[in-house]
Amino acid sequence: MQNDIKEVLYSEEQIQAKVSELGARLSADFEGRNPLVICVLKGAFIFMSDLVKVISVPLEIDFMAVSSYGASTKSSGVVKIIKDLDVTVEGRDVLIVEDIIDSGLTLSYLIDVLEHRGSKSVTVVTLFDKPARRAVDLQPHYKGFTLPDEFVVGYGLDFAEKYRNLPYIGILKPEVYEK
Ligand SMILES: O=P(O)(O)OC[C@H]1O[C@H](OP(=O)(O)OP(=O)(O)O)[C@H](O)[C@@H]1O
Ligand code: HPA
Ligand SMILES: [Mg+2]
Repeated sequence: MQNDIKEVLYSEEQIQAKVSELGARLSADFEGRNPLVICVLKGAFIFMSDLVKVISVPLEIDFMAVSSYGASTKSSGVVKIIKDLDVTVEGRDVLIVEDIIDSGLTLSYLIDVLEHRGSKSVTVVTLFDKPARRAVDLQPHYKGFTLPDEFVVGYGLDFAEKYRNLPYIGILKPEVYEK
């Protein structure tokens, strides 16, 4: 698996330090509220579990699974809900936890859905942001790292369902997906 990585961009330690920093900011900003924290599966599963441990306000969690990449390094442009939330978002302060914003299509679709369902507020935290590839105008409220225009894997992010279990984030060698 490691042999398929061209370059490690951020180590496990650097990621943990950033997650702690984001948790501290969110704890201060959500003081006195009881957010519904939504994990966007599958990619955000590791970030979500690390992040909620460093948020100190009472919160609830739920999961939504969406997919648009499949076994490709480019978005299909069609965002599919594979698993919906178990709870209603009506009147709730929602915090969407994403692993990466790339074209922005997944998130703009999700924000529309959650606003349409009557949430009180929708806030977005993403660990990684790849602004070079944006197809829609979208800025996260909180972000960890800005990435170059390369296909990355690890810390939850996959290519064709592989590499999610790498503890760091790295650039996938193009020959892996070009063959
Ligand atoms: O900004 P975008 O171009 O929409 O890309 C970002 C989305 O793509 C990935 O999900 P994917 O569809 O690969 O599903 P997965 O999380 O199950 O891997 C990633 O986890 C984000 O949710
Ligand atoms: N890597 C993995 N999944 C992704 C990426 C990426 O660079 N961009 C959008 N989904
Ligand atoms: Mg994926």
